[in-house]
Amino acid sequence: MNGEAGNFVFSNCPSPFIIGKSSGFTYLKSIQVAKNVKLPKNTAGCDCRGNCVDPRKCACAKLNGSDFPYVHRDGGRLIEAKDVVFECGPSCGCGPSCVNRTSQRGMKHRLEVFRTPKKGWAVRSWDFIFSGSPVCEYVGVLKKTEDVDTLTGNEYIFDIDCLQTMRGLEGRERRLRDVSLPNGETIPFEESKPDSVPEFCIDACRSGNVARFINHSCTPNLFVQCVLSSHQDIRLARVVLFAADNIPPLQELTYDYGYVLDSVMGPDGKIKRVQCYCGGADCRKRLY
Ligand SMILES: C[S@@+](CC[C@H](N)C(=O)[O-])C[C@H]1O[C@@H](n2cnc3c(N)ncnc32)[C@H](O)[C@@H]1O
Repeated sequence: MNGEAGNFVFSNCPSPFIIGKSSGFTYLKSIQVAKNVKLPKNTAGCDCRGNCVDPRKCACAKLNGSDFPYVHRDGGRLIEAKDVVFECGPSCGCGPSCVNRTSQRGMKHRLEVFRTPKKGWAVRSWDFIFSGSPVCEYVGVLKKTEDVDTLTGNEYIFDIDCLQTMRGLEGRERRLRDVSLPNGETIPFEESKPDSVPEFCIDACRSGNVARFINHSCTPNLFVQCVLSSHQDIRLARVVLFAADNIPPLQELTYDYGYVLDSVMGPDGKIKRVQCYCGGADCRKRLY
């Protein structure tokens, strides 16, 4: 990379392509939790058996507005982007094939990491992806944001900011209203302004999965969906990327990183600017 790839520079993150123990990179199937982060206890689930079918009876469906967020078609598709999707979890009575566990069944598309001329590595699928299908979870080490060293150029940090994700839906589904949580608590929209730094993040620098290679686009074909399955703390939600459209094989997979322009500072305290090479007709020209 080093200049050759536009504005993409090597960070201190190890290369996952060096095979062997010394590579310093670990492939993960599920999220790892840093020692000083405590996940909330599993919340009580639904008492359905087998598959959840009746949204009036299923306690998890009730959290989703008394409906199931997914349909069974094509291996499970999310009907529409939501503030948060409440899936069935470890305390639920239903089984693994329950439609309300759609994002928990692992990756079902054959994803390939490939090289781009200006953006470093990127990801595409060999298989057709139906709109609403889960593509992959952003996996890495769940950390406190304050514990992340931002000076080493780590480009694989995903801030868990479900409130911002809800707001950032912009054209797709902007919600200028208070955000309701299942415990009856309401977060006023004003309080959920993007200026506050999210408390937790997922660091995929040294351990992660293919999601760390997915680039930004101003006209993305994936979207970020916050998912809760074992607890109801949105600060620690799972981050799952879903298809925003039908995606033909070999089209690059991208999502909107959602940076507010001029919001990223370099180690010198000056605003950092990075050019966007997504190539979209409505490109904002800068990543941040
Ligand atoms: C999470 S990584 C994505 C994978 C990365 N391309 C790689 O080679 O590992 C994020 C970094 O990729 C680059 N990148 C992602 N999307 C880009 C875009 N639309 N234009 C320019 N660079 C991009 C930027 O350097 C960004 O900091």
